[in-house]
This record gives sequence, structure tokens and C-alpha cells, in this order.
Amino acid sequence: MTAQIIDGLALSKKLRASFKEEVATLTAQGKRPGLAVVLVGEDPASQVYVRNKIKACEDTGIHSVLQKLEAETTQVQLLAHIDALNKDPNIHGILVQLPLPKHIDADTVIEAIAPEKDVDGFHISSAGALMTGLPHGFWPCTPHGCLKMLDDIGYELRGKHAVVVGRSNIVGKPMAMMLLGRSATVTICHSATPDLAAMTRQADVIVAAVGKVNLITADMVKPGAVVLDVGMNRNAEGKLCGDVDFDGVKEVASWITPVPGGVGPMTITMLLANTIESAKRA
Ligand SMILES: Nc1nc2c(c(=O)[nH]1)N[C@@H](CN(C=O)c1ccc(C(=O)N[C@@H](CCC(=O)O)C(=O)O)cc1)CN2
Repeated sequence: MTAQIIDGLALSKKLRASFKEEVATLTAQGKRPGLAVVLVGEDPASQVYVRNKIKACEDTGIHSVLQKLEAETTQVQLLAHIDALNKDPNIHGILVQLPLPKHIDADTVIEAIAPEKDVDGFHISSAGALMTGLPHGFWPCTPHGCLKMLDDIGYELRGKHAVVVGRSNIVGKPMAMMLLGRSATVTICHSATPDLAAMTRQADVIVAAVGKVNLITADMVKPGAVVLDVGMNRNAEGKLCGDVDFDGVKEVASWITPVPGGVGPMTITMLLANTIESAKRA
């Protein structure tokens, strides 16, 4: 079996076209969605992601503001920027690009964002809403993008076994909650899981979100499983790749996401969706 590709670029294009129409309608009603992106320092990958986010806003008609702060910015200064954005009526979403420089505590910064503008879905209020199934807050963009991809291929999660590899607050934990919300049986694996392959071999759906090249190989995948690759790594040749050995696993899986062109673009697409939703709620 050769897996079918879940094309995150194509799905993003389709969704963003519908967002463009929605934004035009909101703008005509005087409710143009606005996103503020805050980047501290000069991490090269973060610069690319931030640029892509601003470009996606421009393409969709969303008002965007990029605040580039130098790496030496203090936590107090950053918190003052966030406070100003919290009070800005033209801004419906605030995003602080991660990772932050080591002298800044990311948790403190995330908690300073007004929950109603937390379009990254990282605030404790959004996390609590996801955990309890309440309809306020926002869902984190990367796992939400994964769920959208499963919906797009018409995959029914109810009763399926999903194995999430990775337990970060950004991907692993919220992904597990979203899958649970769809009545999947969910296993979360991490660095202390003794036999990862024994777990993944039982999975109907694997979400790999660790940041390790070739962590998931063909022998670890049940024939016909759906494999979503959230990893964003560089291999020994400097080529962008995920956590999954794509060439091997595609011969076993039924569906698979590529890197690049899979989950990554969907992260930005769901950020746009959250920003629009925030403007609608305002
Ligand atoms: N505040 C946030 N920080 C970070 C998040 C986040 O959701 N919010 N996630 C990641 C980085 N990220 C978004 O910020 C992100 C990563 C990758 C992509 C993407 O489209 N990747 C492309 C390849 C891009 C390239 O050529 O380098 C792909 O997979 O096709 C988008 C967003 C950590 N920080």
C-alpha cells in the first residue's frame, strides 16, 4: 500500500479563500479582524514563520501588526507591549512567537495576554476550556490544523486508537484533548515511554510531535494507519524534515502528511481562523 498524501498547502488554500470572503464581510461591517505578532530576537526559523503569518494576513485581508523587539528586550518591557495590545480595539489576536530568549519566562508572558485575544490558544484559560469542552477560548493552531486535516479526508475518529507522541503544551497535550473530544481512545507517549514502537503499532492514528528526525519508522506503523507529522527538523544534509521517515512510512500508512507542505501551513491557517473568530466575538 502506498499512502495518500494529506496536502496541507491545498487545504490551506481552500480554507484561506473562504476566510478572505468572511474578512471582507466583517470589514464592511466595521469589524476588520486584526492580529499583532510579537517577535523577540532574531531566531532565523521564527523570522520565517512570522513573515509567513504576516503575509497570510495580508492575503486574507486581516489587519496585521508586526512588533520586532531586540533580543535584549526585558520581560517587563515585553509585558508593557502586551498590555498596550490588550487595550488596542483594532487588535483581536495577540501572538508572541516562541521560543522566547532564555531570560524571559514564556508562561508569564502567555498569561499576560488577554484571554479573549489569545489566538494561539496557549493561555491557561484556553487550555482549561479545551480540557472541559467549554466553547470559549481558542484551540492551539497546530493540533487544530491536524484535526481539520483528519476531517478533510473524512476520517471518523470515534472508537479509533490515536497515539500522540510528544506531550508539549503547544501540540501533544491539546492534540490528545481534541482527539478525546472526538471519542478516540488516546494514548500519549513521551521520552519516558519504555517501548514506543509497541504503542505506535497499535495506533489507527499517529501524531508525531517530538522534534526528532526519523523517530517513526515503517516498522512502528500498523498497515493502514493515518500518520500526521508535526515535526519540523533539519536532517544531516540540512533538508527540512519531520519526525516521520516519510519514504518508509508512506509504504505502510493509508494517509500521511508530508514535511514541508503538511501540518505547517495548517498552523498558520488555523491562526487566521482564530483571529477571525476573535473579531466576531468582540
Ligand atoms: N506563538 C507560537 N510560536 C510557535 C508556534 C505557534 O503555533 N505559535 N508554532 C511553531 C512554529 N510555527 C508557528 O509559529 C510554524 C512552524 C512551521 C510552519 C510552516 O508552515 N512550515 C512549513 C515550512 C517552512 C520552512 O520552509 O521553514 C511547512 O511545514 O511546510 C508554520 C508555523 C513554534 N513556535
